[in-house]
Amino acid sequence: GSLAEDKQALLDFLTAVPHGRGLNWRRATDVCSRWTGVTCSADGSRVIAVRLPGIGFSGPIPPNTLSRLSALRILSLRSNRLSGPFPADFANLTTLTGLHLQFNSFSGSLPSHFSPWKNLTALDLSFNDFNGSIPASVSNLTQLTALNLSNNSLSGQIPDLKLPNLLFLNLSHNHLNGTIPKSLQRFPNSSFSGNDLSPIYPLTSSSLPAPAPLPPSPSQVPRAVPMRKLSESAILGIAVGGCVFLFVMLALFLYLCCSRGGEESFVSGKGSKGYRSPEKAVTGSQDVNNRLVFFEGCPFAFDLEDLLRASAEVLGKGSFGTAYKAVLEDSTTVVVKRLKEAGVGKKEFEQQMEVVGRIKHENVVELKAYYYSKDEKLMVYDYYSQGSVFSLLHGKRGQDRIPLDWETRLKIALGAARGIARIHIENNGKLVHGNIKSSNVFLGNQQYGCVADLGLPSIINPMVPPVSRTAGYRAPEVVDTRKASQASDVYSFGVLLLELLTGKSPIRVVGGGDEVIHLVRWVHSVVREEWTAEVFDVELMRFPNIEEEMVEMLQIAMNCVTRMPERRPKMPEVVRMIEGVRRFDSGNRPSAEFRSEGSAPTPAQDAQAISAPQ
Ligand SMILES: Nc1ncnc2c1ncn2[C@@H]1O[C@H](COP(=O)(O)OP(=O)(O)OP(=O)(O)O)[C@@H](O)[C@H]1O
Repeated sequence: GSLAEDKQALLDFLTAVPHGRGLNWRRATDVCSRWTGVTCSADGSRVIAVRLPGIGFSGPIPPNTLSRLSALRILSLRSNRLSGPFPADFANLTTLTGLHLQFNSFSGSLPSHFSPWKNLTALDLSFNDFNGSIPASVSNLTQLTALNLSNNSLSGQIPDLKLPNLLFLNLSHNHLNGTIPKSLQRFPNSSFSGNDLSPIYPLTSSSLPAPAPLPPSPSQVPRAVPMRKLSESAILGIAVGGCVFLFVMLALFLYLCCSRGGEESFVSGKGSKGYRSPEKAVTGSQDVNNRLVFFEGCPFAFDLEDLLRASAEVLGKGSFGTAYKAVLEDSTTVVVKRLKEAGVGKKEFEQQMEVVGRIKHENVVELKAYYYSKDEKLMVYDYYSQGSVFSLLHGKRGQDRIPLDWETRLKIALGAARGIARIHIENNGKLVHGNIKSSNVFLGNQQYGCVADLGLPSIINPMVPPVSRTAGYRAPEVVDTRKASQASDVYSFGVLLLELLTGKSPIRVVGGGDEVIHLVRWVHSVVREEWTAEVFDVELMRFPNIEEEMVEMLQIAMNCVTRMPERRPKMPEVVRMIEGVRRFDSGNRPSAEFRSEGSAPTPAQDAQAISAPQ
């Protein structure tokens, strides 16, 4: 495949399909930069997304047109008048992550094999005329997070779908019968309404059968459990899986938000299929008091519903909640952090968010928006595609590994230091980050470090087990008092520097779990034994003439991890020291880049800083 071939495939599609609105697709213009609805890969070599909602396309999708876009990840043709069967040759689109064909007039059966779309996370075929049964092979879509088949004419039983990542399901308004399979009972009633499913009876304690000597086989047990009860117990079960539970709750909550407003359009939409503007397909439905609050200058325009429709992926579970990556249909990628129960009320929460949201600095990951309701607290950030410093340092092992060079590590350190120094100015010089660690530092502009996740410890009490990643960054006084301070931020930053220098995690468990090695103690012992060179990451050894700089950086790090908080340098001082590392440049590297205007330290200041007591 090539870009020229992709372009031709799109032109072939456009020529063959009647459409109401004109499209600015001309052979002479650049497909990546000029064509409406088309997105190319970062290197401009392939078309990766096509979004053409509400263009007025009608008739079937001609074979061998769109299916030639072999690098396509997102295809949205929602809200058109497309008809005919589900295009069989879409099986060639094996890289699809999102397929949105809702609000059209497709008919016939669903594809019998779903195995080609291994990466699919969102599938929306709602508001069409698909009939036949739901194939069990939907279970092959193991990455699926959102499945909407509502408002079709699907019949038969719902197969037992094993979709562990599914957080949004809508099968409502079809002709499905039988019972809801166990695997899907975690979803709310509304996911299944408007079908001919067997009624579900309420379960009261008196209706519980007396224990039988021989339990009947599962197939004999009537589903005599109300959805609400069921989902509660299902949720309880799932809670053990932690992550899945959070997912379901998010889905439930967001789904309820959506279905309140969505219900009307679903009812009226049933009879009048066909053209529908994309605006109508999206219904605003949140409680005015519980909106996403955007900060000034934020270019995003989406609501909770859009977040719900986005294909979401769990990035990880941290001490304050779970982070999701959400790709909205307009290809905006954001990170949604779903916080655990906040320890403060709405007002305090909002105040803290305002403080955090005010910080606009190139080395601080910007908080774009937040959401607060009784049951749900969300924070929205930009997505950093290169991953965190943690994953860059300790991620991919083996042959494909690209070691982080010294240049980049210096920039990460300097950027992060500047970001933290900026945070420490805020709130009359009292704001504390409270959670500095490598998984909260990202590569920003020109690879400088960018710190994320600030100010959370003051609103949520983190649970930090003594042997955990986070624990390795905690200053000794925080372990005792549990109170983070600017001085403890300096300590955590020092640990981050040691991590960059040694390539080692702050806490390592060795000897089959018997021995815990704390990075700070280990470095102390190695340095004490005068094996300093042994400290450094072997991956740095291939870069020439950097030992001097590394030793200097090690001194700065050791300063930061001084045991007594009051003896640690302040963040602006740390910034100056790191900027100073390049002052002793041997002349073979550009050094100006690391100077901030007018803040270069004097040699005396430097010497003092580096020889400060440990
Ligand atoms: N804005 C972002 N862009 C890209 N990845 C992110 C972003 N924010 C968080 N992540 C990644 O998501 C994962 C989970 O993040 P999260 O902040 O929830 O947990 P953590 O950093 O491991 O712990 P903590 O909650 O203590 O900060 C981490 O791997 C983190 O690097």
